[in-house]
Amino acid sequence: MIHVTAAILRNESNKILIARRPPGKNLAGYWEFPGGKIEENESPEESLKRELKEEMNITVEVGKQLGETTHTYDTFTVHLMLYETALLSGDIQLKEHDRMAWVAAEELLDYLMAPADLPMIENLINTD
Ligand SMILES: Nc1nc2c([nH]c(=O)n2[C@H]2C[C@H](O)[C@@H](COP(=O)(O)OP(=O)(O)OP(=O)(O)O)O2)c(=O)[nH]1
Ligand SMILES: [Mg+2]
Repeated sequence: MIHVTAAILRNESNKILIARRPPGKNLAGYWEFPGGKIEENESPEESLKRELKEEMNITVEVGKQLGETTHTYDTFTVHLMLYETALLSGDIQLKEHDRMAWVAAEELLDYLMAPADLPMIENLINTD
């Protein structure tokens, strides 16, 4: 089981940032909320802050948890925790994805989102 944090980062139009996993990674071609695996001795909040710096070169503040889910893929199980975040500084640079998009909650399902995310997306749509 891997523990993963992921960010809901909204722009001034209330659109949500998603990014596409590049060729060569597992789940290549799937869109996701930026984030990654929690490392040893790291809180979820610290992990997410670190991941957004590494993956997008931005500094964020991590707010409240918006949901969590557990999903079993063919070869691993992921425990995914979604957090509200706010941009503190930086311009987004894609370091580990091949595309990004700002998307309204109700349009997230038009993208090929990682299967683990689908229950949380339903929640986002219903609470938006
Ligand atoms: N970040 C993120 N990962 C997700 C989402 N949905 C989902 O199934 N995952 C899966 C994909 C990966 O198998 C795993 C996250 O691992 P990752 O590859 O992003 O890990 P990482 O950023 O620490 O990168 P790496 O150093 O392991 O390459 O969780 C999501 O919405 N966001
Ligand atoms: Mg990642």
